[in-house]
Amino acid sequence: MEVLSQASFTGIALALLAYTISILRVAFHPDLRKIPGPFLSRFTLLPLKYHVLSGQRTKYIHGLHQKYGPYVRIAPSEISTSSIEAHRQIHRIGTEFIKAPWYQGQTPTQYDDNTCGVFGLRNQKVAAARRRLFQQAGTKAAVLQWKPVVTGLVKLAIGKIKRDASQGTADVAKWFSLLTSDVLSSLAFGEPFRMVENETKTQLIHDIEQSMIFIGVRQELPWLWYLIMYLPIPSIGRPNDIFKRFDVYSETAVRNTRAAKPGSARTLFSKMVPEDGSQKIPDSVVRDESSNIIVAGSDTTATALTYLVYSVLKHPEIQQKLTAELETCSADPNWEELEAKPYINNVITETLRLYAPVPASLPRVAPQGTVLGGKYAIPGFAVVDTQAYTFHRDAKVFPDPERFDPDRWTNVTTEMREHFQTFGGAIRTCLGQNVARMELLHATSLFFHELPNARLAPTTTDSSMDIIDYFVIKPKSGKCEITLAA
Ligand code: HEM
Repeated sequence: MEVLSQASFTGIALALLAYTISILRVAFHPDLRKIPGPFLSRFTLLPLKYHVLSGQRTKYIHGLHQKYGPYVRIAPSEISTSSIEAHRQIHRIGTEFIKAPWYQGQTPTQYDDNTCGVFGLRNQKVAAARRRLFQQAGTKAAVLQWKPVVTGLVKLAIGKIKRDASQGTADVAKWFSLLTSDVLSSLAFGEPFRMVENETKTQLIHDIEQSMIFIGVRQELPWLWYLIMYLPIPSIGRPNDIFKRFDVYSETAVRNTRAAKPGSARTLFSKMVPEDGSQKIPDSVVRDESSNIIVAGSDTTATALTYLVYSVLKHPEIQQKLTAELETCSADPNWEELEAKPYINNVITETLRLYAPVPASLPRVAPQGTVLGGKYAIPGFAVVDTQAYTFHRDAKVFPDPERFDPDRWTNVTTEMREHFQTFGGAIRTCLGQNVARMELLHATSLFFHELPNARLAPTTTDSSMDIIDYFVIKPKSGKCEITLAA
């Protein structure tokens, strides 16, 4: 017995020693130790994790850049950079940096290498092939086919906002969330879920929201994930039940994509499930893409619209200028007409700068032998982050960066264009930009056309609208209430 306990003690001591050595080897890695940052972050990712869990990761890292400069060690083997040269190197077409393993954990259903939706794909060749199938559905010409769907839903949502506001207050965050989920379900599943019409979220949206919480837990607190996964906790529900429901919903995407008439807009996945039957992508992947796309495209666009309305209503002179420009539009303006109006476009771009819906680090693994920005050698296991939040607040490029100033986009410089990182880096840039742009233009123009006398409700303050970020940002209060001036 005594021999056994002595052996166990020795085993534990050796394991602890090996663990300590591995931590110290990374902490004092000859390349990583040269990168400035908080002393504690050399040994542990706890400070970073604390800020991730409290929805403050982006602001925390921004603060570190202000203190330590353009290269900061934010965790033992994770570096953030705000250098535009380094950004170019990481995200350029042909880069050897690949998405970090974190991405595969982000996909709600499948997370095996190469079997998940495009967002989680790490293999650059597989991702490029999948992106080509999406890109054809995401071109401006292709997206224009959905204009009747988008404008129909926009009219319905703005009508309901007007009704609520005239009776007291309207929560635009709620309505924009229902609107963008309806748009995305039409594009992904081939049919709207009628959330604006029924004024409530469907089970699918509840499931997606809950799955995002599960995903966060799986990434950040794996032990809690196992508890949720294997212990029946009635108030939380079982992830597997949700994931099984995803399979049923996404069957609809595949079915409607196949069933649509030849030549019609069908769904975003038309190129994955071609009419001639030469399908290269298995149904299981199309199913995964369809639920992923709702996550990627709805909250992001809803957040942008919410902060746009908030920012404009906060500045009466901007509201006046925007309303005056919209008065010069035809009764039912199309995309071309709206794109030709400078001020509405400047307002949208400025919102996407100051309130980038995805302001966060886009983690990439560095290839062996990397010298970042010609300055720091980076070992092949290290993760390198770049965050739009910090690029968008570079005072040399955007003077007085915290000020909402649409006019700064009247004369766009190359530097401004390069620092504007709302839709991510070149090689894995957002595939839904045209869809987002169409929604933003139509919803903004109709909102300010129909509600020129809209005002922020007293409940909507700088504090209630302060951002929290869990990859996509949201107002701290979850709401943005408006009312109408007498
Ligand atoms: C204002 C709205 C939007 C913003 C700010 C936004 C932002 C982004 C960003 C920053 C990325 C890059 C992520 C990374 O590299 O880690 C991304 C990727 C992506 N977005 Fe968007 N997005 C928006 C709307 C949409 C919409 C409407 C769709 C779908 C119709 C969509 C589909 C995607 C997809 C599929 C990817 C993955 C691309 C890849 O990994 O190769 N997004 N988006």
